[in-house]
Amino acid sequence: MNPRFSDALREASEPDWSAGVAHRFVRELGEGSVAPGVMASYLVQDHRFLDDFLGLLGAAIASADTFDARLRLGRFAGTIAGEENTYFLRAFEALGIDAERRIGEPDKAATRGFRALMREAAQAGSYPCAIAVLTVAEWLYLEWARRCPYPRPPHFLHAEWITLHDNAEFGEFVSFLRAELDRVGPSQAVRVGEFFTRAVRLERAFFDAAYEG
Ligand SMILES: Cc1ncc(CO)c(N)n1
Repeated sequence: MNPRFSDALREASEPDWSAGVAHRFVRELGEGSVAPGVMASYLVQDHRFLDDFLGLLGAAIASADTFDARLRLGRFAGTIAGEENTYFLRAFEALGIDAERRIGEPDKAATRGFRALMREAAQAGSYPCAIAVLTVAEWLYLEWARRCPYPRPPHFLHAEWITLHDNAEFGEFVSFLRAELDRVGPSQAVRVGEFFTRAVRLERAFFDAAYEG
């Protein structure tokens, strides 16, 4: 039997995929031992990521070929703009990060790269390309979060960042994204594969960047 299109893309993205899923950052997150400065840097940068990620979700909603896809993507956008954004605001408060730092700190290279990739995928107006990047971002996060040990670390900063990416609803959304990628990806296989591979490389670089500077 042929492997699923999404599995073939994941295979082709090695060794970056496995390096991302097993990264020092997520290992320390599971142990609750991420240094506050590292967590702060990661979250300031990831809040920027969220901005273009929502834009990409919007582009996927606009270019989707079914009503069902629009409903699922729309509900997920609501979770990101609601619950997940609220986590960021509480985290910034807990870490003593004021608006000046949140806004003033420059984008790191990996953040710039990821934001540019998401804008490129959004502007392509191609549902398969948008789905490729969304699938990497959510599937890779589900994979590392599922590997985090129990019990969850005591601090909400660590525990909730894991739980946001390891819960039944999120798992179902990733299953939907993969099924969409399998369904619409092969029609633009080369272009979709390039977006997928670039996104995986950037996920790894994004974790690396939390330890830089
Ligand atoms: C860099 C990055 N990739 C994926 C996710 C999951 O949405 C995230 N929050 N940040």
